This record gives sequence, structure tokens and C-alpha cells, in this order.
Amino acid sequence: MEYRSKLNELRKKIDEIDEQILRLLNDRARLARDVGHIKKKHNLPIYVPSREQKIFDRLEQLNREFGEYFPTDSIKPVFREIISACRSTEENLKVAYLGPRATFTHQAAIEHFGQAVEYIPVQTIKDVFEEILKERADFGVVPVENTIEGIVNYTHDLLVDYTLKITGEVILEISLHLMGINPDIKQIVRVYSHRHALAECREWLMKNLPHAQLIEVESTAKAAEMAKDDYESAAVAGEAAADIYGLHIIEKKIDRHTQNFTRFLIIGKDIPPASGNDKTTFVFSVKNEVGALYKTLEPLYKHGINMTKIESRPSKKEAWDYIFFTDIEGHIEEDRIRNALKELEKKSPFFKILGSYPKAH
Ligand SMILES: O=C(O)C(=O)C[C@]1(C(=O)O)C=C[C@@H](O)C=C1
Repeated sequence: MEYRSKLNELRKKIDEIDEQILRLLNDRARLARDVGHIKKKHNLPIYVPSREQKIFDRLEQLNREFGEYFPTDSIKPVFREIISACRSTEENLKVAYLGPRATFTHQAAIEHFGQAVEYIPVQTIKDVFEEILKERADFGVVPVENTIEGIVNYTHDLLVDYTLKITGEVILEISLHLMGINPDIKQIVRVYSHRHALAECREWLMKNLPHAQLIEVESTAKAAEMAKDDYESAAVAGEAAADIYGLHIIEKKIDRHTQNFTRFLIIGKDIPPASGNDKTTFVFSVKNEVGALYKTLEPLYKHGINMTKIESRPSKKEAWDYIFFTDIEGHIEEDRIRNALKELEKKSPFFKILGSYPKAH
């Protein structure tokens, strides 16, 4: 019985600490609200991703110094929600994303903005751009490339056509989980999912649920919705679907791809200020002459700028004419980046900066 009194004593201490945390959260929210008043008065943006990134970096570092009793991997998810909630006392951010709810794009959006924003699921990537342009949303979230499927052409084309800017990126590991309201796998007789997701998990399903009926539905999100009221059903879907539809994750990562990552872009109207660890994305074309690509990119080399990616796409203006989507390290506020890009622009028939934004970790 002695352990009971010890347990009670420890729980009492946890309650006291929770109370202190809660008081501090209220103090924090009050300060954020005051910051919000000043920013509104001086017409400054409420959402400052560079500041948020600095907070995460500093706290992760401090947590290591504190001995990591609290897992460092949990710092960002916890503080992301704290900041999201504090931010919501300053302004109600509206974020459009390629829906429906519970998709991986939704998951990426939550990973970036936290829960305390108004989410607007829309049907197409173009609708995401339109929502921002028509001022129904402040930001948008769209997929741009996947390690297995390659680039999302449509997102690239829209970035060229619209005046909007890339303001951030999220890289998400695409893991498919088995989920349901019933955690007992032995009672599962039906498994819902999208055709591709079922195919990716076939090996695991054959081995562990050989008698279950596999039912194809239009999306992994729909699968989770189908499973949410049925004790004998499970769905194969992403983590956001389990959160949103209140399902238990019965078995984590049942897909066989270990290198399945998708990169999502956050788009908005303005380029955010430098965070100190940024990327700039631009697109350009080259003249039709020998060594044109080499010559056009020379200013990057001259100014010591690291190019991390270059991707060609048909320009759609003339046959066999290409434009190049390029990522470099650094922010357009930095002199060396600005100067190099000015020189590069002079050499290109077409040039456009698509954004400068904090690098995803
Ligand atoms: O520092 C600010 O500018 C704030 O508004 C506070 C705060 C925060 O909660 O820490 C909230 C929103 C911003 O995106 C950045 C940080």
C-alpha cells in the first residue's frame, strides 16, 4: 500500500506543475497579445515564421542542456501548439489547403501552423492559390514533390503564373498506419483505403490480416471516415486521419517504402523576413546558345552561393523551350544573394523570384 501514497504524492506534484505551466501559458498569451497590438498599430505582419523558427531552435538547444528528461523531439510539437494558440489571440489566420480534411496536405498544414488557425479545405491546387488571391485565406498549403512520385507539375506551373510567394516549406514522411476504433487487430474483418495505399501495404496486410476484405475508396481520409463507426473495420491512412476521426493507431508504418517523403509549400502574399537559415527559390529561362545554362548560373558561383536544386520544365511558350526551377541557400534580404540574382536576371530572357523562406528541418 505504501506505493499508493508515493503515487499520490507524485501526482500531486504533477498537478502543481501543470498549474504553474497553465499560469505561465496565460502570461505568455497576454504578452503575445501585447506584441500583436504593437504590430497592428505599425502595420507589421502578425505571423512571423522566422521568429517562430528561432523560438523552436533556442528551446531545443536549451532542452539538451536541461538533460532531455522531456524528449527534444516533442519540443516543436508542443511549442508549435503554444505559439499557434498565442498567435490566435492576435489574429485569426486563415489557411487554405488541398483537401479534403485529414489528408497529408492537411497534416503538413497542421505541422506548420498548429491547430489554432481556421483551415479551409479546397478541391484543387489552383483553388488554394485563388483563395489567397481573393483574400479568403492568408496562406495556402500545396504539395510540390514526392521522393517516389516526383514533382507536382501543376504546383510548379501555378507558381510561375501567379504573383504569390513561397513563404515556407514542410517535409513530411509519408507513413501509412493501420487505424480503427477497435485496437484489437484480431477482430478486424474489413480494411478501407485508397488503391495506392493498399498496394503499398499489401505485403504487411497479407501477412497480418490475410482474411480481411480490402476495400478501395477514393482517399485515405475517406477510409478513416468509413472506419470511424465500425468496430470490425480499419483504415490505412496517415496520422492526421487518426487524430481527426478519433481512431487508434493499431500498427504504425505498415507501408514498405522507407524513403517516402513529400515536400509541401506554404504560399502567401509576401516574402517573410530572414530567419538566418533560409532558402530562396527562383525560376529562369536561358538564351538559345552554346553554354547558356552554365553562363546564366555563373553569378551564383561568383558570389559563393550554394545551389541545392535545379529542375527543368517545359516553358509551354515554345516547343523545346525550358524554364529552370532553382533553390539556393540564403535569403533575398542578403546583399550577396540580391546581387547574384540581379546579375542572373540580366542574363535570362525570363526570371522570377518565387520566394525566400526558412528551410525545413
Ligand atoms: O513575436 C511575435 O511577433 C509574436 O507575435 C509572438 C509569437 C509567439 O507566440 O511567440 C506569435 C506569432 C508570431 O508568428 C511569432 C511569435
